[in-house]
Amino acid sequence: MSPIISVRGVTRVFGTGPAAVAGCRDIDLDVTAGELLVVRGPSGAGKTTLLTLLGTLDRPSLGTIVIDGVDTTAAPEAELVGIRRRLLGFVFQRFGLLPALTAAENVELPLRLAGVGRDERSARVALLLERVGLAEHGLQHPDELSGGQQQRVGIARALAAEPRVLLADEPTGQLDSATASAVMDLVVELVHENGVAGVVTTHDPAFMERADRVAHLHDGRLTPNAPPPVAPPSSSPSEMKESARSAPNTGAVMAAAASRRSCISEPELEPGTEPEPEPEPGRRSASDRGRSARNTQRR
Ligand SMILES: Nc1ncnc2c1ncn2[C@@H]1O[C@H](COP(=O)(O)OP(=O)(O)OP(=O)(O)O)[C@@H](O)[C@H]1O
Repeated sequence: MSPIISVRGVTRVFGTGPAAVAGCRDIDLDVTAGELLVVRGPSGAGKTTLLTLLGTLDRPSLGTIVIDGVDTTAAPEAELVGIRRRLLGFVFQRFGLLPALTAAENVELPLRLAGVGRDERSARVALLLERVGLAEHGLQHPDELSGGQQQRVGIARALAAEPRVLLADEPTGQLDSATASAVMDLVVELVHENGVAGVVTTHDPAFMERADRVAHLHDGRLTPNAPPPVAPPSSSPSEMKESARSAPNTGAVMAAAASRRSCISEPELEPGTEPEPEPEPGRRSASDRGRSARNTQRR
């Protein structure tokens, strides 16, 4: 199957001369439809840089990124807004919902931007809210919803315009472990069901266990033979919560990077030298996928 996302020789260098910093280097990466790729790596490894490039919110210094057959690195800036609306769905660590809008209106917004008619919008919003387990919550505002519910709204919104790619930067970073687990299962299910190419950055080993493939970034490079993720069986929910609280706010970094480059604003719903081979794919079996689906708990 040909990949939806194809990254070749991508390097992003910030600054010039002695102050230059490589956010990511020599990245080669493919993600196919219906596949969930989790990008892991320590703070500063380049996860947000890579996701921001995939989201067309920044351009690489070198290399190409082709999404659904479109070379996004060659597209003029004016086309990128259309590419983002048509091809990409974003999920943010801090949910990124518009507080003045209800859950249903937040989900509806990308459909409005895409020019979808009112009746179809209503029908699709109802289906999406039902799919994420929030059929009864459409009229509530974000501050009336729990963190997990808000992230479900964020996921429904990201999928509203039927994107080819779902990009999520630390989507469970603000959630307690039980809620994070339910949100992870939802992301996995939706990626598989909708046939989108999913790319998720995370520090959470539990998300890595649910991935079809894990890419390990270190110092901006994808490293081969990454060690397997270590599950935290002894972590109590409060420990997990604490670790989520202390996790770096990559969503904010991404949004800040985006706004620094004056590409996009949140209401637009789009969030900032030797090549090494991509890590060996460690695809999960159908039975593993089934287990994830069975474990799903809707809130
Ligand atoms: N706009 C920028 N200007 C200069 N340097 C940057 C910029 N964005 C990222 N960097 C640098 O690029 C490297 C990778 O940063 P990035 O934010 O992508 O890492 P990360 O893996 O997402 O980290 P975290 O998990 O802490 O969010 C870091 O050295 C960072 O300082």
